[in-house]
Amino acid sequence: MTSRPKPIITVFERSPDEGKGLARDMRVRWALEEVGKPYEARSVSFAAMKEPAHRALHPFGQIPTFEEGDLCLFETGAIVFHIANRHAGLLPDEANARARAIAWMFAAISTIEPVIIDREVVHYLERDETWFEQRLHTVEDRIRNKLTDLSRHLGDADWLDGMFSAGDLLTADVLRRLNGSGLLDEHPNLLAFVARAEARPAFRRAYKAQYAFFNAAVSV
Ligand SMILES: N[C@@H](CCC(=O)N[C@@H](CSCc1ccc([N+](=O)[O-])cc1)C(=O)NCC(=O)O)C(=O)O
Repeated sequence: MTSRPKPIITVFERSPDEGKGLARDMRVRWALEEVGKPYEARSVSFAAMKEPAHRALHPFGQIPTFEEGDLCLFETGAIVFHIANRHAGLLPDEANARARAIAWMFAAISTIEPVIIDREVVHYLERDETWFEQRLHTVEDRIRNKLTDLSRHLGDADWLDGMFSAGDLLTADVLRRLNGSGLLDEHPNLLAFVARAEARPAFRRAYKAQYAFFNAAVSV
């Protein structure tokens, strides 16, 4: 039986996150490690991302992309779903539990991530505006609302809905972006959820791989 080719993901040539695993290739690396699927990473410079060759893979000129044989995907939610749908370990087999885990994938990237990205936009692009403080306060209140709802749902459970799933993976990866903001500290159970996720061997392997990739890039 011919083995399937290793997937190839595209990553920042030199990630601005200084190897902290905040760029979105991290969630794809993590998913591949959770299902035990070896992969290759190909670096793309900021300039090359916007060239036709890369836009043929990613219409918006971004990373990551995911190539496997004659399949090419962009959009990390879709990539993680593809991995979880093709390999055991990230979605339950039971139909209703599987559907609920997929719902949490959508919640992570459609309900929780946008308000967290808004905060980053305020911090990185609007800091010099006269209305910066007020806007930051408004955006952080919106994040607090989502975290309060998420914390109430999680309660004292380990994961969002029974077994660890791709829904937990994406939710934890989104919440990691709040590290250092103080916003997660208001919910000890969410802090523990992220720490539990980051303690997973698959996360550690993914983090180590992206960190090594960054270090190799800055060492040349
Ligand atoms: N919705 C898309 C979003 C993809 C995306 O935002 N890609 C970013 C990298 S991950 C976002 C990101 C970037 C940097 C940090 N950081 O901490 O430095 C964290 C996250 C990108 O290619 N940016 C370059 C560009 O748009 O020209 C998906 O989930 O795949």
